[in-house]
Amino acid sequence: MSQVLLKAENINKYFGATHAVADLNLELFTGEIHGLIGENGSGKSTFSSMLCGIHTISSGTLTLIGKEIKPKSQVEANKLGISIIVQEMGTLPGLTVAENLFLGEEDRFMHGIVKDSRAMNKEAQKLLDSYGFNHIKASKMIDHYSFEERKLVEIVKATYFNPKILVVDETTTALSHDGRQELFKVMNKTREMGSTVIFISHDLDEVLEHTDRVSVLRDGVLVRTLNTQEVTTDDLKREMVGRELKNKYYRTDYDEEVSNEVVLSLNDVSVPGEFDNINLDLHKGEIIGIGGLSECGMHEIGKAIFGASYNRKGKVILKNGYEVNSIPGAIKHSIAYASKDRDNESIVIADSIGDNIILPSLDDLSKKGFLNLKAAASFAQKFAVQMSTKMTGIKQYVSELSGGNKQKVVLARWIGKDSDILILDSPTRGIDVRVKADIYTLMSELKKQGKSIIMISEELPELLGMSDRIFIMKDGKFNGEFKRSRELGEKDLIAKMI
Ligand SMILES: Nc1ncnc2c1ncn2[C@@H]1O[C@H](COP(=O)(O)OP(=O)(O)OP(=O)(O)O)[C@@H](O)[C@H]1O
Repeated sequence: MSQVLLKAENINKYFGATHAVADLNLELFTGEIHGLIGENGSGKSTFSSMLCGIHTISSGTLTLIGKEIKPKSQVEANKLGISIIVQEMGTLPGLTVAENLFLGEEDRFMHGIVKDSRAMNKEAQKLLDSYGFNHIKASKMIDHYSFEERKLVEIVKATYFNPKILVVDETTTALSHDGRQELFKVMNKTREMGSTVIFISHDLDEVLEHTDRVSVLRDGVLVRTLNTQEVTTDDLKREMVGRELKNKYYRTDYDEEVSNEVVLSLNDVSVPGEFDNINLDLHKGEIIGIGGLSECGMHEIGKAIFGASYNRKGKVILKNGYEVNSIPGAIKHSIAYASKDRDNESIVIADSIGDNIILPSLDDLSKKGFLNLKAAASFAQKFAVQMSTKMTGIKQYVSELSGGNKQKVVLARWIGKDSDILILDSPTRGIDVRVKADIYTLMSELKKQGKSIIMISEELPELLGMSDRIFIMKDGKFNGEFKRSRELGEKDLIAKMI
């Protein structure tokens, strides 16, 4: 018989005038995986951040196993048995993997004022190995590892002490197919131990598959809690949005010919240690999808094309013969790039929405070296609104936006720039169902206008649904190429990944 593990009563959170969570009441049971869903900016992260000591509560009461709690920091929340795997990067650069794992726990390894790093590394490695993450070395600097590997470290950090409540905030989209399976194993184990998992995801199929109950937030208000077994994804969408969603999702055309005109070529492009000798022609109006398992090298390809890899070999050539070797050169020649590591590589967090959107278009918005402020503001406003960014205004800082809304700012910037070639790494990561449909429609429109897109994605349905051609990478090489077809399925792609 399940018992109430956590009771949230009349919880409110204000950020200035923004009422991010409004009078929320919720009971979480022992041994359940509880889905938390809602559109971008509906308050999911804010609520879970209050549980985990990242934000304080404006008003209301949280009771954990009959005792009121008021965690004021993540370390304090951890001590109460509550942990979180955050949406963006949850590890600290400049520290080793072991130091990240035991942040706030250093006392365990101190002999007087001397830290026993060897003991710390040994214990950290033991933990990593027990999760099957042997390829991650405890003594190495965390900076050495990719976004996904750092997420795996976070999984260990958030669960090794068997928390009573584990929050998984939009983590699956940071992981590839194999990483996700590892995460689900950890979530199931947590449930089996009688703890509770709060699972936040925009992938409604995944929510249905892995949760026992689902709570739906709309504008900070908890509108329903449902038994997962009794609902469909359409029910969930309706609850989230408040009406029936009729937009089509992916492309429905299958037999259209793509132009022969090559707009960008990769000639024997390599980045040592990442991928080798990649050759690829991107055509006018073509959407190429690139997929693969973790560490297959696909994320580095995007960077390499955009001139952002340090030691790239080979050539990236545009149809006019221009060789792309630097980021300014790429932008000048109408190439756009959205990185998977959004906060570190795609946006300037400590700047406004407006400034972020106009950044690559400064030249176009300036006359004789002076920025036309009025034109810049209306430009930013236009594209922020086009992407349905939930904001108080374009002067709001990006750091105050929800994860999905940050992603909308990244896309707004490049849509505004009107680039001819778009390299989009995980473009719908953290984006809600409604805007996801809008992004796919936008990609189809860009294609019709003759723009070309390389979409790097962990999402197999997205690759299948949107690409004219799909390349699957394995161990730094293309291992399979597929032409768009109704018959093509996820199994075909997975077979080339493993
Ligand atoms: N530090 C902050 N300062 C000001 N406003 C904030 C801050 N953090 C969040 N907000 C606002 O609170 C609201 C809820 O945001 P929250 O991040 O909880 O949404 P979410 O449901 O997790 O969205 P997503 O699916 O995009 O991650 C949004 O309007 C957001 O802009």
